Amino acid sequence: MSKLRQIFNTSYCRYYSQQVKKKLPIITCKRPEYNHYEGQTYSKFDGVKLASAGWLNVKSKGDYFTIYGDANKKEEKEVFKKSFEDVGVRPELIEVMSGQGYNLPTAIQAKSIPFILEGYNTVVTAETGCGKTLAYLLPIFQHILDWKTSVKDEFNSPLAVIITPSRELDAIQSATPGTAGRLSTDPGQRYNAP
Ligand SMILES: Nc1ncnc2c1ncn2[C@@H]1O[C@H](COP(=O)(O)OP(=O)(O)OP(=O)(O)O)[C@@H](O)[C@H]1O
Repeated sequence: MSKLRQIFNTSYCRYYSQQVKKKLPIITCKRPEYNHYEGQTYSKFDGVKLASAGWLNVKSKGDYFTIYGDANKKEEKEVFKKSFEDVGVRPELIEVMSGQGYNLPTAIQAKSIPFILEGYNTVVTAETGCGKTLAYLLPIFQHILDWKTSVKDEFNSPLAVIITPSRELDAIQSATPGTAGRLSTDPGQRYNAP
C-alpha cells in the first residue's frame, strides 16, 4: 500500500471515529462509513448508503450492522412526561381536553405546541395517528382566544385557514376539533374556538 493511501486511510478512520463520538448512532456497521446517526442528512443524488447493499458479493461474508431502535428513547420519555400546562396550553383548553379524555399531550404535541404558540413557522412530521392534528389545532385555538381579548371589534374575516391536500384529510381535520372547539358548518371550514 502506498504511503499516500496509508495517510488517506488514517485520516478517513479518524474522521469516522470522530463522527461516532459526536453523534448518537442509529445504525452502526462493521465498516463505519455505512453508520447512520441521529439528525444525519443525505444527499438526494447519492441516496442512503446501506451496508447490506453489497451483501450479494461473496466478500461481504461476516459483514454486519446493528440497529439501535431505542436511540431516541431517553428524549421521548422526557417529552412524554410533559403535561398540557407544561407546554403552555391555557387552562380553559386543558379543561376541554381532559373532558374528552385527553389528559397528556402526545410526544409530537409536546414538541410542537410550544414552538407554534411562540409564533414560529413550524413543519410537523411524524407517523400517522400520533396526534399531529391537535398539535397544530390547539395552538391555533389558543392564538384565537388571545387575539379575541385584545381586539375590540368583531372579526369579519377567517382567523385561521387550514389547507388539506385531499377531501379525506379534510374530513379528519374537521372531526378532530370537535374535541376542543365547535366546528361551523361553513364550507370554508371555519373553526370557532370555544
Ligand atoms: N393528547 C392526546 N391524547 C389522547 N388521544 C389523542 C391525543 N391527541 C390526539 N389523540 C387522538 O389520536 C388519534 C390520532 O390523532 P390524529 O388524527 O391527530 O393523528 P395524526 O398524526 O394527525 O394522523 P394522520 O397522519 O393520519 O393525519 C385521534 O383519534 C385523536 O383524537
